[in-house]
Amino acid sequence: MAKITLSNLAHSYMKNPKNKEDYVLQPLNHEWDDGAAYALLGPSGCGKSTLLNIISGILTPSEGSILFDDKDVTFADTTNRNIAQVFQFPVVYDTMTVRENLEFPLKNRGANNQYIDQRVGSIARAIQVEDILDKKARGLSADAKQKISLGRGMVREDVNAILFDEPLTVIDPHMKWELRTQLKALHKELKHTMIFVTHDQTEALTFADKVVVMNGGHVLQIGTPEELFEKPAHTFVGYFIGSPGMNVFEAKVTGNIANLQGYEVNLNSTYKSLQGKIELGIRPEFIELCEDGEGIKIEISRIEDVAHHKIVRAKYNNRKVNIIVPEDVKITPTMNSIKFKLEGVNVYVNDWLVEGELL
Ligand SMILES: Nc1ncnc2c1ncn2[C@@H]1O[C@H](COP(=O)(O)OP(=O)(O)OP(=O)(O)O)[C@@H](O)[C@H]1O
Repeated sequence: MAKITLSNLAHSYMKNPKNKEDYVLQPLNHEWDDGAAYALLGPSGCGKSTLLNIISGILTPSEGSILFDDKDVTFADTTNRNIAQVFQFPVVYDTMTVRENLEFPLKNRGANNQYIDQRVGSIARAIQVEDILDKKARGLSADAKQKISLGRGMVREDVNAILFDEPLTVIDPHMKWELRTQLKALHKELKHTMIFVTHDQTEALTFADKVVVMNGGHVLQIGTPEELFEKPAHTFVGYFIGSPGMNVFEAKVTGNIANLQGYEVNLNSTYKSLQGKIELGIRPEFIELCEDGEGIKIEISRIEDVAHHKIVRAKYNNRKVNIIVPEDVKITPTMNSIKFKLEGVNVYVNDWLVEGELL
């Protein structure tokens, strides 16, 4: 297991990058804790796989360096970095049995038979392949083969890190939940440094201690699922995480008062003169539907009934607004206004969160 440090790291696939736009990874400086589980989350093309491949050694960064426990490994290959990897599609030996596939990484490192039996047994239990241990991998479903790839990735205890690149893509939806839970349990037990690439927020939020949210080659925030929910550092984070994501309203902020086209909202904090594009970010969970005249008037377009609440889709000032209403609240035709719960109102300047002074 290792602490991973990214120092002034940046990457361009061009030979002679000239400007910022030529880079798919913008300069990064981060230290990732030894033994923590991270998820790299972001939309397609934001640079997740590029970053993962730089950490694994498949790719050499155009700029900066990468350190494992303070040792510079920027130019070391994957084997010398001593990491395990699980890819999007299964990597298994078809002619070997499931057991032989799981034993392979341990035998390669010269582990003794007793340890191999014990370790393969516990991994087989975790990924639920005990009943097919003596079957050849050939002929197994893609789903089963991917479970074996996951098992092979996790069977060695002495790796510096385990890297997962969208490993649950081919897994059946029901099994996905099961495997995510198992991965989390294995992480708790073994405390490997794990990095898991995904574009699925549920996957990221259930698996990771910390989620690294990326967009357009930038790391916008590294935080616990709670931090990303309560204090999104950037409007994109607020919008990308949550279902539906955070609402954003243009506003003017003076002291502890926000003005939304004539409607005043008292804030929990006070802000010194803010310059630039000023917006309030409010998650749908922190907006209340209220009677006409009690708040900001909206136009309701649709009401959706989901598991334990309703989602009200509406418009305010030609912008979409989503509101989450508890299932026991009856929505009447006169409820056409909204109010904000103060603890859920964040202030953004040019898309970045600004903290005021608490009142
Ligand atoms: N070998 C390559 N040569 C040139 N450009 C590349 C190469 N690989 C990726 N890119 C570009 O780099 C950017 C980041 O790609 P990357 O695969 O890292 O993103 P990602 O977030 O992992 O996306 P996805 O979820 O679709 O895999 C994209 O614009 C992509 O087109």
